[in-house]
Amino acid sequence: MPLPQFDPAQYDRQLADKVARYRADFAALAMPEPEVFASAPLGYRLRAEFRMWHVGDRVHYAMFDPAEPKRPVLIEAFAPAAAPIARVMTPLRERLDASDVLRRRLFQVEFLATLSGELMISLVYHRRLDADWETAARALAADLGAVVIGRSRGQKVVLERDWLIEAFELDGRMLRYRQIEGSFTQPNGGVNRHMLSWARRQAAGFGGDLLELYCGNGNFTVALAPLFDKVLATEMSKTSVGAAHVNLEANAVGNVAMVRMASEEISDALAGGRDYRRMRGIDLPDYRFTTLFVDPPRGGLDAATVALAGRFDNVLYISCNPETLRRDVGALAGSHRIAAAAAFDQFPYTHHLECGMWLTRRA
Ligand SMILES: C[S@@+](CC[C@H](N)C(=O)[O-])C[C@H]1O[C@@H](n2cnc3c(N)ncnc32)[C@H](O)[C@@H]1O
Repeated sequence: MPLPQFDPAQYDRQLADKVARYRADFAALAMPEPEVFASAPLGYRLRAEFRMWHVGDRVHYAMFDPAEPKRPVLIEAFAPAAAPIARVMTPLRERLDASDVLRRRLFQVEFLATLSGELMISLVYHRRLDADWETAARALAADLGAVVIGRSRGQKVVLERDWLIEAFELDGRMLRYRQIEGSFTQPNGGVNRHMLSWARRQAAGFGGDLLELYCGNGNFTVALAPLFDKVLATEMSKTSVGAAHVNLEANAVGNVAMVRMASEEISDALAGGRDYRRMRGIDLPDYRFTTLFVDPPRGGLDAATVALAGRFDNVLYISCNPETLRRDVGALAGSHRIAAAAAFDQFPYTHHLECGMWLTRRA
């Protein structure tokens, strides 16, 4: 797959092609017409990472075409990058060119930005970082107005903090999220807002209690919790669970219990399997679950979680991989039909499409 071309003139046609493929892939499962949510055609990516390519005393941002993995494609700017990233790409490179201590054995640069305008720059090295690096990095952070992190093998240097605060309005509420370096965050902030809003619209009439798996830093949890009596939210990553606790409190959400568990484990616990120490304090019989919300990684749901989903009246499924979505929805087709579908263009100019589905129990 060659490097994507970011040509806004092609955007509408490319999205229409992806949606046509989505319709065709799910025709056999009687998918209703999907609602389509386009991305901003440029400046949409809140995350970007580049290899750094050294030529003499200068360093360049580099990308690699998988067809020619040894030949760097040197770039000056990156059109998909959100404004806080675009703003610093050139000044950062100039600062690196001017500073041997910041440039030496620099291997990679990772940017994380927010819709609220914050920016984190992680500089990844093939050498140990010392006090001189720290002094130079502090000056860099102050000059660029960014949070700077230094990493090398077995070392992480945090100068000020290793998180950002995302904040945006959703359906009349101002939501705030701590986003921690290295943990999952949605890459396309504008499209993420569409996903949250769509999920809220589907869930508006469900009532009862919600079980959420793969909740990450609480992105959907915070948005959906006010629509339910109680929420049990689970996630495997310790860092994300830590962020989710902060985010529930920051948004004054008081009806969510969080458990750090893999989906396979929570599915086993709910099927009456073994006793999990991390579930102590959770009174499972007290929940009246009407709804399961899942947002799994590309591999989709494991077999135990598909079996669990079969017991819910409503399943809201956000997927970054239509293939595994089709497999899982197909496995549930005997008990559930697709009541609503959505296409969210998180990844413009690629063949990837994020999908949303509401599955409801057949009468
Ligand atoms: C696509 S992300 C979605 C996160 C979150 N819903 C959001 O919108 O930011 C998938 C999440 O699943 C978590 N995860 C991956 N495998 C898991 C598993 N087997 N059990 C539970 N969580 C898992 C990852 O740590 C990640 O946070």
